[in-house]
Amino acid sequence: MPRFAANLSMLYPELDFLDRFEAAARDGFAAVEYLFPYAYEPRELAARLAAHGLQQVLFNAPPGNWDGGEKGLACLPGREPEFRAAIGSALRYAEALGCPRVHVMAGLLPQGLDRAAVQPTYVANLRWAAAEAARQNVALMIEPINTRDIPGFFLNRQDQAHQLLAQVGAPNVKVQMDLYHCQIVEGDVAMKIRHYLPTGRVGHLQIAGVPERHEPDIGELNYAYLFGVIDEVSAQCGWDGWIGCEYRPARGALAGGTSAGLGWLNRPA
Ligand SMILES: O=C(O)C(=O)[C@H](O)CO
Ligand SMILES: [Mg+2]
Repeated sequence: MPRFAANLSMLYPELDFLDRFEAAARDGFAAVEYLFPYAYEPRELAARLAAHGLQQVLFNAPPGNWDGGEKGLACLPGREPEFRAAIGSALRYAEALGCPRVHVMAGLLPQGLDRAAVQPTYVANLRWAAAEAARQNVALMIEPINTRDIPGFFLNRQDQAHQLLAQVGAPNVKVQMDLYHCQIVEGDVAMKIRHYLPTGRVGHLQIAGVPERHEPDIGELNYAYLFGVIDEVSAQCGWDGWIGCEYRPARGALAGGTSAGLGWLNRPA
């Protein structure tokens, strides 16, 4: 089986955020990820990780005005100073938490502008951020997100993400391949895993059932099969990343919390 990280922004909604670390460790997770650490002091989060023997494997850079609907700053012309400050803040947390990956959300296409118009801003911002991150050995993730969950998001497809990586030209910028989004936008998920993992340009995977974004064993994707594909391809190409469990528990909510819905994780292959 691949290595799984608990996404503490989505899993364990029945607990306060800081109590989710202990719950994840108790359920056998060795690693966690979550959206944003910024509401907490880095030392408070580092203490939770240490207390429960967990690694932090991913979090997101500040995305702009999240409550106001913003979903990242990277593609927004005129917001470069804010983007740079956001990366600075993310890298300070990454250092304090020993986290090797930061997800840099692309952002929504500004009114009246198309992809081609904002692409130079996106590429220039990522080049600058990649050089900053490289100094402390951090990799930056870019994630294609489906257009139903986030209409107007700049980055939607795996091929688009890999073309942008080529333009950015920095080895520490990689794709966060979320199989939930990939299935909704593109499908053919197993073949995409076979194609993209061996390129060395996928830095992180994430999973959820499709279409409701519940447990991986609810919905149209056969994750038991896909985990076999990931294991097989990883053995061939040496991919050794983590898979973030980024779903809203449904089974657990009905019967005993998130832990009760983790049968898919503990099932022998
Ligand atoms: O929504 C996702 O799939 C993510 O991974 C982002 O970090 C948050 O939108
Ligand atoms: Mg995701």
